Amino acid sequence: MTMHGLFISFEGIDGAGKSTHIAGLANAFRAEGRAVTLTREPGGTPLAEKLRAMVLGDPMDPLTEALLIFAARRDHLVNVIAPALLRGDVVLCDRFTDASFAYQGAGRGFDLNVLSTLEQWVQSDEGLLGDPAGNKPMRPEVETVIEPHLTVWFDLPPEEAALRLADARVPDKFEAQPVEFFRRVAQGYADRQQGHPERFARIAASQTRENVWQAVRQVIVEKGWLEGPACHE
Ligand SMILES: Nc1ncnc2c1ncn2[C@@H]1O[C@H](COP(=O)(O)OP(=O)(O)O)[C@@H](O)[C@H]1O
Ligand SMILES: Cc1cn([C@H]2C[C@H](O)[C@@H](COP(=O)(O)OP(=O)(O)O)O2)c(=O)[nH]c1=O
Repeated sequence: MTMHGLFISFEGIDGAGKSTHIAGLANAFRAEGRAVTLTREPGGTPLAEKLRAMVLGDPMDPLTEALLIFAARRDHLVNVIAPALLRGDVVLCDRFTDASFAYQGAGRGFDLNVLSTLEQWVQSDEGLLGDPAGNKPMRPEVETVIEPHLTVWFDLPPEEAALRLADARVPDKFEAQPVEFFRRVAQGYADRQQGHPERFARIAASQTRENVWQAVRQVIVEKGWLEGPACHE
């Protein structure tokens, strides 16, 4: 049994414009007959959503925060992402592990080596590859670490993101951080892209919504994953 679905994550600092385009992309895939699982991190399962509320609402030390986020990620992988990939769905995930490296690592200064270890443990496919009836786990020859096939990174200067968010919503724990925090987070994403150039697609997110949408769609079309004419929603 292989995971023959498509796993795409969306990243960027708060206010970069991710959420604006994820639903449009889901519609574009559905219009071409693909089943889509639309999900987000932290969250995506009842347990992970509870952990999300704690992480975004309560002050805590960086290790506690990282452990809760990766615990939520494991639950999400086990219960939503891996089953969807096994079914052959397109999984569109609003943030994944790159956000942990950008926010906890670069933003909060948490140890990147510990994050790498958590990434290896939590995203191991061990225990995730069940048979179709969900019975005994079938072990592959070589254990692999599940990660997105593509990460669409909305790159926007922190000052512009702050202007966009000023009136848009009540800030959560991270959104309330000063612009210097988001400069570090943005650098964290840039570093992550350098480490994984084949997986990352950078989108210049300062453009108009329509141009950003065309750029996002173009990336997916170039991968050969979407064909149809451009249309939003
Ligand atoms: N290209 C754009 N230009 C100007 N404003 C935008 C653009 N894209 C999104 N916005 C607005 O910026 C705010 C943040 O967008 P959102 O998609 O919620 O960002 P994110 O999900 O990355 O935090 C929203 O008010 C949204 O309407
Ligand atoms: C996935 C993830 C998110 N986050 C943060 C980034 C965001 O500020 C917050 C929630 O992300 P997001 O869902 O993008 O928030 P919203 O829907 O309000 O735009 O969680 C981390 O700090 N680490 C992580 O690993």
